Amino acid sequence: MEMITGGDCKSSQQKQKQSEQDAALEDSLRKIKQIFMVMSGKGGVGKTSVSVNLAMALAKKGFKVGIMDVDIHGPDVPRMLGIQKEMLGVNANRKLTPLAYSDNLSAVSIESLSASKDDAIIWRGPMKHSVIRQFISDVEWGELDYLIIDSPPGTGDEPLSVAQTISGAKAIIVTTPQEVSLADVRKSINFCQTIKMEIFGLIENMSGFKCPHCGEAIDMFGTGGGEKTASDFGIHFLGRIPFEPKIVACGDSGSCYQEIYKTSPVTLAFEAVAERMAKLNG
Ligand SMILES: Nc1ncnc2c1ncn2[C@@H]1O[C@H](COP(=O)(O)OP(=O)(O)OP(=O)(O)O)[C@@H](O)[C@H]1O
Repeated sequence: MEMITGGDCKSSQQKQKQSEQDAALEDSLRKIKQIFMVMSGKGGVGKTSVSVNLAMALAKKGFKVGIMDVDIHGPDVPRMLGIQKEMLGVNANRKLTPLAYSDNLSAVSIESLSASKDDAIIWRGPMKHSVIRQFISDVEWGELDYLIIDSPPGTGDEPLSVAQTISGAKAIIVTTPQEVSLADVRKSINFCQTIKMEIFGLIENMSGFKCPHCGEAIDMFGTGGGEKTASDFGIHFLGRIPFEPKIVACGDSGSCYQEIYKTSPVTLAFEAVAERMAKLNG
């Protein structure tokens, strides 16, 4: 009898905790107007660069923006924002406070929780799911116009967890122009259709390169494939971001590209994508 009572008691405590967590999740989600998950079928196409620069461009337009880094194994968002030395805080309500890049741009990343930045993170699917949930429910995001979620490449645990946790999240797919990337885009589109996640649009990154010496335009990986794929699948084409070696240098040195190159073609291209997103959101 005692054992049964004890078991019942524990399970009711667990139920109570679960319902508190569900309520906290709902409360956080209610305050966020638009949630976009930036994804790609293939690694290294520039998802994190796009997430960070898009968030910055939206913040420059005056929107309140958060970036959630769910690339658990390779979290790069804090470094690309140049705030890699900051750590997440805890407020009086025992919620995590995001890293503040500016008054209207904040970020949360596993990187800002780990004691050693070089530790490899080895987590199984259910643990990742729990972290992604907590990154919404246990973080004091406050009122946001946009939450941009940077996910790892492919169609694994993380994008699935985002879809399961945040029913209104929409996908932004990043690709590079070459066919091998575009083939992976088609897999991402199928994934979104299978899990019933709305696809908001597609961005073609590393699209064309202007030689810094002679100014000649060179299509290293081709150009236009992203727009054609978007049109074939009936999804919005949000824009093209040129190839720019200084993005690499900024990422490597931990400085924010748009802060330094305020009027470069890449900065203008991100501003145009942000403008288009804002217009499409009405
Ligand atoms: N438009 C661009 N021009 C030049 N280099 C770029 C551009 N976009 C991204 N890069 C560089 O490409 C590399 C990969 O970018 P990034 O880390 O953003 O990609 P990712 O898709 O998030 O990678 P991962 O698959 O590891 O998650 C980085 O060195 C980054 O600086």
